[in-house]
Order: sequence, then structure tokens, then C-alpha cells
Amino acid sequence: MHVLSKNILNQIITTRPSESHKGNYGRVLTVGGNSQFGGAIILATSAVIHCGAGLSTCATSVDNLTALHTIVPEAMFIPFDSEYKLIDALTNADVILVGPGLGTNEDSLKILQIVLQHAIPEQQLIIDGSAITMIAEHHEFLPFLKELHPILTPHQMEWQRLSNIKISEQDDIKNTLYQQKLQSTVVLKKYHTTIYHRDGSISQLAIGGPYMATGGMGDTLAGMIAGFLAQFKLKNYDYVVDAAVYAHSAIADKISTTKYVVLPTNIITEIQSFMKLSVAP
Ligand SMILES: NC(=O)C1=CN([C@@H]2O[C@H](COP(=O)(O)OP(=O)(O)OC[C@H]3O[C@@H](n4cnc5c(N)ncnc54)[C@H](OP(=O)(O)O)[C@@H]3O)[C@@H](O)[C@H]2O)[C@@H](O)CC1
Ligand SMILES: Nc1ncnc2c1ncn2[C@@H]1O[C@H](COP(=O)(O)OP(=O)(O)O)[C@@H](O)[C@H]1O
Ligand SMILES: [Mg+2]
Repeated sequence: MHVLSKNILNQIITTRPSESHKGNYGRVLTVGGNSQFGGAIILATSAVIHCGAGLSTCATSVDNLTALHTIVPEAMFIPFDSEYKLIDALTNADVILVGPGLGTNEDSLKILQIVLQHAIPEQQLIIDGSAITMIAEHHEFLPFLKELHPILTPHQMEWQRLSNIKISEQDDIKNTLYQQKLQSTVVLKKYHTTIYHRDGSISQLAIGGPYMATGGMGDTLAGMIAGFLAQFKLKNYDYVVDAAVYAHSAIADKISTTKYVVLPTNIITEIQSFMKLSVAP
């Protein structure tokens, strides 16, 4: 077990080469946000953009279009119920995040199915929120995980649904056993979030705290992981995931010195300054 420290940040966050353009910093597709949970995908997409991904497209309910463009005009939009537009966007993405606020009804299920069928192992796939809950209920999706090797970001109840390991019984031995079966990276979100990597190594946070317990905090983390993966293209992406998870809680800790609770939008506002300060000297 490796306890993450701030050293991870300046290993990953580097000065950008002058001769570069948006295409060098990754194309991200975020998929989620039904008419009830639009905030989730807007937070995730905002986090992607504030981390520095080059181009971001949000596939969401048309109900969220005005809010999305008001909050992050940098994001492009496609309606997530247009099958051909979704497939086209999936084909063009380097990194795909599916699940924040997607919901779990028949329409959500169809969208998840399209994503899993059209993503390829060369892309980075992050699966969060409702998408994890649906995979837990539809075991026919499990073979896609073994083929695509995604990054799963469950909270403890989502992990219980997927793994059948009760929250009270979740420990590194049981968690690793199931995570290895899935052939996926698992970011198990909790007080001192633990990351189970595909090579069997485990990283853990020793930072973060209850001031982070606000809806949308996990959606923001998922967006940060996507934004980091899009631009920091290391062969060993484990370190990139570790860095994003560390940065999310480190920003929260910093804000919590002057604020009783830390909102996801507070984190998003701080990402750019925090990353600037984290570049290796
Ligand atoms: N602004 C928006 O649009 C927002 C949209 N959102 C979107 O909503 C969708 C549903 O996601 P969800 O996480 O809100 O609900 P769900 O999956 O049912 O889990 C909650 C259940 O699990 C239990 N529980 C136990 N341990 C837990 C733990 N450590 N962490 C958390 N929960 C824990 C918990 O127990 P209880 O609270 O009853 O004690 C409860 O019974 C998803 O797509 C998400 O992206 C949200 O992000 C909010 C902001
Ligand atoms: N007590 C806590 N200590 C540390 N981190 C916390 C605490 N409570 C919540 N968090 C963090 O907040 C996020 C919650 O994720 P999640 O439940 O998926 O939120 P949402 O789906 O509402 O966006 C995770 O990153 C988790 O680690
Ligand atoms: Mg969540």
C-alpha cells in the first residue's frame, strides 16, 4: 500500500511545450446528466475543462444545454439520445467519462450500452455513478469491462452493488480480489479513498475530509480524472489517476482552512491555480 503525497503532482503536471495546440491535450467526451441530474454532468465537464483538456464534448439531455453553455461555454454539446451523434462523438474521443447523473431508466441503459459497445481499449474509459449501478444490475455488461479495462469510480454503496461486498466487509483483500476479476482500475471513494490498480498495487489518500461530503463531489473527481488522463499521456496511467485523485482532495483541504464546507464548484474554481503551483520547479 502506497500512501499518496504531493510528490505525485510534480511528477505528472509539467510545463507545456510551446509548440503545441488543443489537439495535443486530448479530446474528452462526458456522457450523463438526465433532466433530473444535469448538475452532475455539468460539474464533471467543468472539471475536465478546468484541468486543461484540449477539447471537451458533453453528451447530455437537451434540457441541460442552456445551463451547460452558460457555465462552461468551452464545452461542445450533443444530445445523448441521438444514437448516431453519440457514436460519432465516441469514435472521436481519447477519453470517455460515462455515468454522472445518467440515471438508471431504460433510456440510460441504452446510452450505457452504446458507450460500452463503441468504446475501444485504446481509449481511456471512466465509469462513474449511475453507470456503475446499472452494470451491477446487468451482468451482461461485465465482459465489456474485461475488454476495455476502464477506471471505475464507485462510492462504497456503488462498490457494494457491483462487488456484493457489504460496506462493513470491504477491505483490501476482498476488494482486490473482485477488482482483479473485473480487470479494471477501481477508485473506491470514501474517507481516505483507496485506488486499486490493475497491476495489483494499491494507493491511498491520507488527505480529504468530511467538508467534502456534498453532492457533486464525486462527479467533479471523475471529471478531474478524465481531464488529467486527456493531457498527461503517460504509458503508466496509474500515476495520472493517483495525481488527479490527490489533487481533488488537496484542493479541498486547502479551501477547508477557511471554509466550513467545500463545494464542488469551489474545487473547480481552484483547479487551474492549484495546477500552476504544482508544476515541477
Ligand atoms: N447535482 C446533481 O445532479 C447530482 C447528481 N448525482 C448523481 O445522482 C446519481 C445517483 O448517485 P448517488 O450517489 O446520489 O445515489 P446512489 O447511487 O443511490 O447512492 C446513495 C446511496 O448509497 C448509500 N451510501 C452508502 N455509503 C455511501 C457513501 N460512502 N457515499 C455515498 N453514498 C453512500 C446512501 O446511504 P444513505 O445516504 O441512505 O445513508 C444512499 O442509500 C449519480 O448518477 C450521481 O452522479 C449526485 O452526484 C448528486 C448530485
Ligand atoms: N468524509 C469524507 N472524507 C473524505 N472524502 C469524502 C468524505 N465524504 C465525501 N468525500 C468525497 O466526496 C466524493 C463523493 O463521491 P460521490 O458519493 O460519488 O459524490 P456525487 O455522486 O454526489 O458526486 C468522493 O471523492 C469522496 O471521497
Ligand atoms: Mg457519485
